[in-house]
Amino acid sequence: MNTTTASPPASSAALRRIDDLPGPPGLPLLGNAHQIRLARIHQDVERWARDYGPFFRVRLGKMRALVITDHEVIAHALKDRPDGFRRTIRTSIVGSEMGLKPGVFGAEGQAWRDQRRMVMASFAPGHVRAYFPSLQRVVLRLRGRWEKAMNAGRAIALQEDLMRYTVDGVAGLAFGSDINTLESDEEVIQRHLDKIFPALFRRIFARIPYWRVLRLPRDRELDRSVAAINVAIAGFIAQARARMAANPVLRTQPSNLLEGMIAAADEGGSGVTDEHVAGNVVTMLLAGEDTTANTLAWMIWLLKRNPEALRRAVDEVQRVAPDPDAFTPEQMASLDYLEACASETMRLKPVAPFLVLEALHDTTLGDVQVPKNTFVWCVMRHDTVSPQHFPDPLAFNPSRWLDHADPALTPTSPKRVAMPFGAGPRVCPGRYLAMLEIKMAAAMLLASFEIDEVGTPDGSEPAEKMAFSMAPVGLQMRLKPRTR
Ligand code: HEM
Repeated sequence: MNTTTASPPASSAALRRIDDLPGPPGLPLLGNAHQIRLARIHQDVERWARDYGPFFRVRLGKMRALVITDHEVIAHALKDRPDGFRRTIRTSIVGSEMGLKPGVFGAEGQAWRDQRRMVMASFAPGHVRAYFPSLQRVVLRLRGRWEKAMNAGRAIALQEDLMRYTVDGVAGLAFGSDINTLESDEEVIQRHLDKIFPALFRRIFARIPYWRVLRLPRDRELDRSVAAINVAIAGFIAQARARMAANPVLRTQPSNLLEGMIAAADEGGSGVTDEHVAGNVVTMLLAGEDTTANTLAWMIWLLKRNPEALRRAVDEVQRVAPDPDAFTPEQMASLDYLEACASETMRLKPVAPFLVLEALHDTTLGDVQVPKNTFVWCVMRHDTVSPQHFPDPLAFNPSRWLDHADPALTPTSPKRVAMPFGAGPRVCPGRYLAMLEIKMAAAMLLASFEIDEVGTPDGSEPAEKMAFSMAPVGLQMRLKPRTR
C-alpha cells in the first residue's frame, strides 16, 4: 500500500474513509452535478475547497471523487504514475469514440512508456534549437499582423490571434508544415482542431452519452473535423517518410517533431507504430495550441494591469533582445524577468487549474483511504493563492520567481507549490517549448509596440472559461508604436 510523504498516518485505525469526509450536500441521483456550471467547474470546486478543507468529497452523477488541494499530496499522487494512478479512463474512451488516434496523453502503462520515450526524444534540446528559425518566422508574422491592425486603428482579438501564433508555431515544429494561419483566413487545420477540445471536455462531463445513439448536427460536424485531421496527418507522415528515405541524415538530425518521432519509432523494439506517431502529432497540436495561447493572453493582460512589472519587462527586453528580426536562442534563455512573468501568470491563471486521476489500486493519500478506481480531483490553484505560501497572494509580483527573491516573498519554494505543467513522470513534455514560444511572442510585443489598452469590451475583469484549458473571455488589445 502506498502512503503519501505529506502526512503519513500513524496507523490504519487513524485513516478516514471518503464517506467520512465533509463535502457539499447533494441530491440523490445528481449528487452535486446541478451545482456545477461546466464552463466554470474549476471555480466551483475551488470555492468548495475553501469551505471544506484540503480533503473533501463530491459526486457528479455517477462519478464520486475525492478532492485534494494540498500541493504535497497532489505532487505525491502525480509522481505515483503510471503504476499507482492513471488519467481517468473516460478521457481515453471519449477520445477513441471521437476517432482520435491514441497518443501519449491518453496512453497508460507500457504503451505510455513507449510513446513517452518517443515524444521526449523528439523534444531533445538539440532538436528544439533546430526548430528555432521556424518559430522566429512565425513570431515575425504575428508582428506583421499586429502592425496591420495598429495602422488600421483596429482592436486585436487577442486570444484568437495568439491561437493562430501557437498553431502555426506548433505545426511548423510538429510536421514541418508552414500552414500560415497568421497571414490567411483559411485556417483549415485550426478550424477543425478548435472543435475537438471543447467537444472532448463536454463529453467527458456529459451526464448522458447521447452521441452513442444519436448524432446531432454538431456531432456530425465533429466527425468530419476528426476525419479531416486524420487524413491530413496521414499525408504529413507519408511525406516525412519520403523525405527521410531520400535524406537519411534526417534520422539523426530531424528538422521537426514528426521526423524526430518517426526516427525514434523506427528504432528496434520501440513498441511504437505509425498509428501512435499520428496520434501524437494530433496530441501535440491540441496540447500545444490553447494552453500556450491562453497563458500568453492572461500574461499580457496581467502585465498591462501592473505597470511596474510591465516597465521591468520592457527594460529587460530592450537590454537583452531589442530586435525581433535578430532574436537568438541565447537571448531568449536570458530573459529571466519575462520567464518570471510567465510563471507568475500561471500561478494566478493556470490554464490547467485541475487534473483528474484514477487510483489503480487501494492506496492512501494523507490520512484518507483511497480505494481502487477512486477519482482523485487535484485542485492546482489553491495553495498557489494561499497566504501561507505566497504573501499578498493575489498580487502579480514576478519577483517572487527570481533566484535572488526576497525570502519574505517566497517562504516556500514557489516551484514546489505551483505545478502549472503537472509533476512527476507525466509532467508536460512541451514545457520548455511553451516557455520559449511565450518569451518570443512577449519579447516581440514589448520590443515593437506599446500596449495602448487590453481588456474586455465593458472594462470588467475577463471571465475564466473552462473548455479543457482555461481561457480569458473577450480580451481585446490596441497597440501604439513604441516611442522609446
Ligand atoms: C503554457 C503551456 C502549457 C501548459 C500550461 C501545459 C500544461 C500541461 C499539463 C498540466 C499537463 C498534464 C501533466 C501531468 O499530468 O502531470 C500536460 C501534459 C502534456 N502536454 Fe502540456 N502544457 C503546455 C504546453 C504544451 C505544448 C506546447 C506541448 C507540445 C507541443 C504540450 C504537450 C503535452 C503532452 C504531450 C502532454 C501529455 C504528457 C503525458 O501524459 O505523458 N504541452 N501539459
